[in-house]
Amino acid sequence: MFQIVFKRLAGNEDIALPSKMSEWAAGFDLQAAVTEPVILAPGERKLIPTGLAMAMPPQVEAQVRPRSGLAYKHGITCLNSPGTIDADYRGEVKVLLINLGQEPFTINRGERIAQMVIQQLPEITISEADELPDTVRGAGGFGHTGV
Ligand SMILES: O=c1ccn([C@H]2C[C@H](O)[C@@H](COP(=O)(O)OP(=O)(O)OP(=O)(O)O)O2)c(=O)[nH]1
Ligand SMILES: [Mg+2]
Repeated sequence: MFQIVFKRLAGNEDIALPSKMSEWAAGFDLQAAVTEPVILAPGERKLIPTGLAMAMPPQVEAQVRPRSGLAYKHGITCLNSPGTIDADYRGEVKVLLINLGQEPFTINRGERIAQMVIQQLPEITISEADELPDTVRGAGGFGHTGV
């Protein structure tokens, strides 16, 4: 069990903490903390504030992922998907949205714009070697096994 602590930044007392919309949902939905409606023109990208900062243990990362409903209905997605929130980041969590649809899209305050999925990170050490262990695949990739 990991504890994640959120801080509502000044002026965002009305913004909900990230929350699951169903019992076993993987993602905690994030609300837009825009002070006034923001319009994303087709092809346009904007950094949308969430009004939240967070602290989590070093063994986890938070991923900011698109909501499929917004993507399907309006072409709205996260440009850097999945966004990475580092455990040592204490700034405002922001969501980089892009409009890949054909119509302008308006983001209103409190709208659920993305979801946050928490992932446990394996402990890693980095090293270097002249030779890597052989595998059957070897260097084959990018369609090597067929389409
Ligand atoms: O969707 C995102 C992605 C990142 N961040 C914040 C938290 C993260 O810890 C920090 C840096 O993100 P990242 O490592 O992806 O960006 P970078 O371009 O490598 O910036 P930096 O040099 O600050 O690490 O920006 C967000 O708020 N939302
Ligand atoms: Mg980085």
